[in-house]
Amino acid sequence: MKIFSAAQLSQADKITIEKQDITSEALMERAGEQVFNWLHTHLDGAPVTIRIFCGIGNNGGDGLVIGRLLIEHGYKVVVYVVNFSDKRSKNFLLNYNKIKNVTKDWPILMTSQADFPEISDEDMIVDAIFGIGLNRSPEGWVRKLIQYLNANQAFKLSVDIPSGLYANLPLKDKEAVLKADHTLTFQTAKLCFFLPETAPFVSNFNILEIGLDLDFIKNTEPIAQLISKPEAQAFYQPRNKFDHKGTFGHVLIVGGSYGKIGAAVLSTSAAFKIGAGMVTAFVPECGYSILQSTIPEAMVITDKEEKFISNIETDFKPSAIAIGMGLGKNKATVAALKKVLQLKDIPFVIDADALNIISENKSLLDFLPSNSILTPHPGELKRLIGTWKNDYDKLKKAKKFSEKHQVVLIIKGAYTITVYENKLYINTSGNPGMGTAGSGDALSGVIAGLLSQGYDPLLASVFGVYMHGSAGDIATGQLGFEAVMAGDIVENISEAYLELFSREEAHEQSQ
Ligand SMILES: NC(=O)C1=CN([C@@H]2O[C@H](COP(=O)(O)OP(=O)(O)OC[C@H]3O[C@@H](n4cnc5c(N)ncnc54)[C@H](O)[C@@H]3O)[C@@H](O)[C@H]2O)[C@@H](O)CC1
Ligand SMILES: [K+]
Repeated sequence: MKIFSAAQLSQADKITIEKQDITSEALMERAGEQVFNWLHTHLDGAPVTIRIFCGIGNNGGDGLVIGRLLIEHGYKVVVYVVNFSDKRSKNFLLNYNKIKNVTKDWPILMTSQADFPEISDEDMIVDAIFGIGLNRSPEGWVRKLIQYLNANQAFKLSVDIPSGLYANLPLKDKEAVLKADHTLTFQTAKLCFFLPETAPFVSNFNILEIGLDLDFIKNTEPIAQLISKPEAQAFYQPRNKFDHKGTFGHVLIVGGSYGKIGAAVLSTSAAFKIGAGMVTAFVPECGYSILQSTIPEAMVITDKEEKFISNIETDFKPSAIAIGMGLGKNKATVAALKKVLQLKDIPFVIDADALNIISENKSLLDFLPSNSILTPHPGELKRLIGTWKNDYDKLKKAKKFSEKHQVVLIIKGAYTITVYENKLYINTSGNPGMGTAGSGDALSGVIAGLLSQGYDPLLASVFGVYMHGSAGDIATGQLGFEAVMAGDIVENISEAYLELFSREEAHEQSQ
């Protein structure tokens, strides 16, 4: 699914109005109706007091539509106008009059802190103060109102976006954002929903279709792509009857050092589970029996050194190499990394200590084969691209890095973001149970296993991240967040594949 900027969305609104020959008021009615339907389905007539706080722009206009529809359906509703300015939008005013026709009374006008209402913990707050038209941080009594609502225990539902957040610009005042319990957003999710500094204000969200122009959606380059199950299904490359293990390639996992051989074990088994034909682990001498006894399917080559890797040589040409997991940073290992990066025509996944070595020896960046995949967590990323002022600055720097070095950058996190040149792919699978040692090693193995099966580097990254997250979701479903270990993620890669297929069958059946 595409993620559009605030500017693109308002352009989509205009084009929709023109092409569908409807008024902007009708589009607002559609949006408000969608929120009402969601609420009506969930509340099912419950006698809860719903307090709707409306700004004076179109987000406020949505709030007025929602209020009117709820009142017409017998809900107990109190509508407030957060009257921070006299510049009310046209559609706000139209709906302001319409709601009065229903209630026979004007909504409650708020103009200062003195107007803050008593709110009970059992009430529901609908936040329609600011939408994606926010152009500066809320100030004065409106900022205080947001804090007042945040301090309240009542359930908070934000319309389109939590008030105070910009759809795709950095947040300036963290104290002036409504902390929603749920957000109902129109047509597409907003970029701020997925970034670490702003996502906590959004909590859960649903996307409500409001029928924006399909041609615009189809033909407009988005600011990011959201990767969920339908996208992952489309990425999957089916096998053919006459394929054999040679078709699925031979992965070389290079990693492990004394005390960290498990990292190589996890990557190796993940590469197998995602479907590599053969996997060879290149480890220090001390890893030999560990690998052979834990993964009998794997082949093992050992370095001449007992505890670290000093020279990587194989008697075959790997179809993909993942390097860095548990590798350590011995001086000899640095030289070995430099040498192996000079191998031609082999796709690389570069992880963990290999990334740290590169950060400490920036000249190695020149040796990165183009289209290599780098998988840093935030700490490793900082060492690689420098510090950032905010999430957007981070993405800007990551794009620049990807373009300059011609690499795929996978920024690991709650919503892992794959950066390729100036494009962003935001993953939606995965959960906090995956914050466990070795989880990243599993990801490197997964991506290398996909590369070896012929997925191109971008696809292997985006699909691999999704599958890794999906396996983690299944593991968490079985074990609970706390008990998940990286091995459980690897174990459930098979389930992740099956789930992808089962959805596909269900989809076919429903057609
Ligand atoms: N344009 C359309 O046709 C549709 C718009 N929709 C709604 O419209 C919203 C966008 O509406 P608007 O563009 O009117 O903007 P908003 O309703 O987000 O409101 C902001 C209004 O307040 C002013 N403002 C911005 N920041 C401020 C601040 N910090 N302090 C005081 N005033 C501030 C702005 O000038 C603007 O008038 C969307 O989020 C969505 O909820 C939906 O009704 C769907 C259709
Ligand atoms: K809002």
